[in-house]
Amino acid sequence: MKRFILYSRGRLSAFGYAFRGAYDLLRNHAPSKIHILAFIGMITVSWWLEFPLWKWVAVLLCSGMVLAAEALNTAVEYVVDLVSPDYHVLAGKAKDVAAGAVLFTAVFSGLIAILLIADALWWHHPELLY
Ligand SMILES: Nc1ncnc2c1ncn2[C@@H]1O[C@H](COP(=O)(O)OP(=O)(O)OP(=O)(O)O)[C@@H](O)[C@H]1O
Repeated sequence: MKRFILYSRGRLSAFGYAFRGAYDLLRNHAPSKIHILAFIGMITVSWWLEFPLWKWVAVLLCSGMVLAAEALNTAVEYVVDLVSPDYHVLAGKAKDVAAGAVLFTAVFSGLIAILLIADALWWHHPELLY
């Protein structure tokens, strides 16, 4: 029982650290604020165009993917700044590749958003097009 309580406490504090990281990301990193704005915009459009469940799932998956990529990119930036505060070609590459991961997820999520919205307008709300 004691072991279980100690284990649960450990898990709970791990959650606390994760929330602290998420707060740091949203508070101190401008790009993540843009992702949150895009997320709110997409949720509004999904609600307005009455997306079915599968489209909501796609929107939530893509949004989670972009935010997770941004979090990992920020973590890479922190570590690179810690271990290589001076210029180093590999430090630059590490940051560039991590930023590339965010770019990939954002571009593909944007394309998916266009497809979902175009489908909704074309097949379900053609009156909004004309
Ligand atoms: N220590 C370094 N050595 C070599 N190049 C670096 C180093 N630090 C940064 N760079 C280069 O400068 C670019 C910008 O770095 P910076 O730390 O400002 O990240 P950023 O992309 O502006 O971060 P943010 O997402 O917070 O806006 C990197 O992508 C990298 O090409």
